[in-house]
Amino acid sequence: MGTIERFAGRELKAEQLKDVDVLLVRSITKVNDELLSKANKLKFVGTATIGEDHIDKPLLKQRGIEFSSAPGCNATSVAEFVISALLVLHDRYNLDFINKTIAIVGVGNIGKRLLQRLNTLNVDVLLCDPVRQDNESDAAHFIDLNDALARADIISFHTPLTRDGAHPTFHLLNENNLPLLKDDVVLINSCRGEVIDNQALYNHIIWREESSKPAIKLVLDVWEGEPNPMPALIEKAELATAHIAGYSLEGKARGTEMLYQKVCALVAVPSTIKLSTLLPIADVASTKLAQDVTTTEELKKLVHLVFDVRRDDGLFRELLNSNGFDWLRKNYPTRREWSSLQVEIEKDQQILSIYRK
Ligand SMILES: NC(=O)C1=CN([C@@H]2O[C@H](COP(=O)(O)OP(=O)(O)OC[C@H]3O[C@@H](n4cnc5c(N)ncnc54)[C@H](O)[C@@H]3O)[C@@H](O)[C@H]2O)C=CC1
Ligand SMILES: O=C(O)C(=O)[C@H](O)COP(=O)(O)O
Repeated sequence: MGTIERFAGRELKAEQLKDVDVLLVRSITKVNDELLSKANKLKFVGTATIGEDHIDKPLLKQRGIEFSSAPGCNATSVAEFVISALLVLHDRYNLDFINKTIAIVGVGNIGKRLLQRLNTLNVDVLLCDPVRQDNESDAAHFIDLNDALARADIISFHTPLTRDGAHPTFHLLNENNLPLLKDDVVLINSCRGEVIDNQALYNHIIWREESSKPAIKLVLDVWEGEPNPMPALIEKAELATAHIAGYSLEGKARGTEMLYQKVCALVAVPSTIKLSTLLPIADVASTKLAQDVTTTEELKKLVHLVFDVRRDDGLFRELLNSNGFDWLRKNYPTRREWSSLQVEIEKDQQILSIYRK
C-alpha cells in the first residue's frame, strides 16, 4: 500500500512526520499538537488499541485528519486476565470469587465480556456505569460508584481515562472514597493507571496496616506514571503486571487487522489478509477432561492451562528494575485466549470448546 517506516513508540519526532500520509500508533505514542507540527500531508491516524487517551482527537478533527482506534480488539484478553487473577487468589487464599459479589466499574466491551463470563458462573455482579445510566432507558440495573465500593467484595475497573465530560474517570478512586471499601476487598485495575489515585491508594494501604485492618488484595496491571510505576505500590500488590492485560496474541492481531482494514479502505486497496490465517495453533490446543468443570478448582486448572497471570507477575517483579517496563511489554511472551483451547469431555464423548467466546 506504500512505503512503511517503523519507529520506537516513545521516540517519534515531529520532523519524521513530514510528507507522511498515514500514522499508525499504539498507546505509548502521544499524538498531540507538538508531534503533528510538521505533519503537512497526514490524512489518517490509527491506534491499534482500545484506549484513546494518548490521542488528541479534537485536534485531528480540527485538522480534518481521519482517526480510528480498535474498539474491543483486546477486550476478551482483559476479561480473561481478570478471571485468571481471581483464580490465583483462589489458589492463595481459597477465595472463591464465585460466591462473592463483584462490582464492574465501566460496563463496555471489556466489562460486558467479564459480565458474560461471571454470569455463566452464576456470580452476583453489581454494575456501575453512569454514562450508560444517563443514556439508556433500562438503566435500573446500574448503581452508583459509592454504593458499589461499599457493597462489593471484588471491584474491577474498566473505564476509559477521561478528564472532562459528565463523568470524568481521572482519580475516580481517591482518598475520599477509598475508605468505603470493605475490609477484605479485592481491588483490580486493568484499565488505566490514572483512574486510581496511586498515592492515595498507597496511603490508604499504610493506614490499614497501622490500624491493624486487613490488607486490600490488589491486582494492578496499569499504573500512574508508566513506564515508571510506584515501587512501593508494586510491593503491596498481590499481582503486579506491566500493562499486559490486553496482550493476548488474538487481541494484538485483532487490533492490527482492524487498522489494516481501515487503511485498505482509505487507499482503496482490497483487504486480502485475514487474521484467522495468521494465528498459529496454540501450544496447548486441546485437553481431555473425565467430566465437565463443576468446581472452582477444576476451572482454575483449565483457565491456567491457557493463561496463568502469575507468569507475568513473576517476570514483572524479576525484570522490571533490570530491563524496564517497556522491555517487558516489548518482549511479552506469547499468550493465547481461552478460545484457542478445545476441551474434550470424555464422559459423554462431547467435543466442547469451552468459553468459545
Ligand atoms: N490493561 C490493558 O491492557 C487494557 C486496558 N484497556 C483500557 O480499558 C478501557 C475500557 O475498555 P473497553 O471496555 O473496551 O471500553 P468501552 O469504551 O467499550 O467501555 C468503557 C465503559 O466505561 C464507561 N464509563 C465511562 N466513564 C465512566 C465512569 N466515570 N464510571 C463508570 N463507567 C464509565 C463507558 O460508559 C463505557 O461503557 C479502555 O478505555 C482502556 O483504557 C483496554 C484494553 C487493554
Ligand atoms: O488497548 C488498550 O487500550 C491497551 O491498553 C493496550 O494494552 C495498550 O497496548 P500498547 O499500545 O501500549 O502496546
